[in-house]
Amino acid sequence: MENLNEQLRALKVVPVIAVDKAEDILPLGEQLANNGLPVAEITFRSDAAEEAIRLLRQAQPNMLIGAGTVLNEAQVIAAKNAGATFIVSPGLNPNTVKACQKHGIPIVPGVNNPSTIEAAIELGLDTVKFFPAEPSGGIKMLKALLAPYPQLQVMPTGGIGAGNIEEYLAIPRVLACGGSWMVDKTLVNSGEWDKIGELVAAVVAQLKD
Ligand SMILES: O=C[C@H](O)COP(=O)(O)O
Ligand SMILES: CC(=O)C(=O)O
Repeated sequence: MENLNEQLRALKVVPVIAVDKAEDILPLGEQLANNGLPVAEITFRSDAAEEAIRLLRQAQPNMLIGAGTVLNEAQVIAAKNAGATFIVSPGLNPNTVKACQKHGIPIVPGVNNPSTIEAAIELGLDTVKFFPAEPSGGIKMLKALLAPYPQLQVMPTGGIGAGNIEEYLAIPRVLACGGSWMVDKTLVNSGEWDKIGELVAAVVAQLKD
């Protein structure tokens, strides 16, 4: 997990991707890699996720590839075998967390209240996703949630974009933010790869130290 956290901290933003056609991940992955953001969270919101992870791992062997919206052990196994190196889930499902621990793959589960944070800590986790970040109260809520748990590191996701990402990243225990704005599904489905490349380059330039 330390290694994953270091990579997330260096990358600062994790594109949350849903592809309906697995092969769409190839031009999309090229845009990410060529524009300075070698990371992808491919969500199991479509049946194409497993194959998309496999294709991207083959095409971009050095990219940090996570599987998102992972809801059960079968998806954990499928994601890991396809080449994902971390798992993300919208909520905290102890069965999914235990499956990740059994199969030796880090998980960043979603939490947005003290009870789920404590359940995550009890499961041995110190890195969670604050999801859905903006509808749950945004920066103010996140700061309040972090206060009692000094070991906690977070990846806020949900409602984050170019206008508010810097405010989140300014919080020391925010590793990176997840977001879909630079890999919007409508752009993916219409094959607007250059536009995606421009949005990726823009966020990389915005967050450059
Ligand atoms: O469900 C939400 C996505 O995972 C990321 O959120 P977003 O589309 O608001 O960036
Ligand atoms: C929201 C998110 O990142 C997930 O579905 O896993």
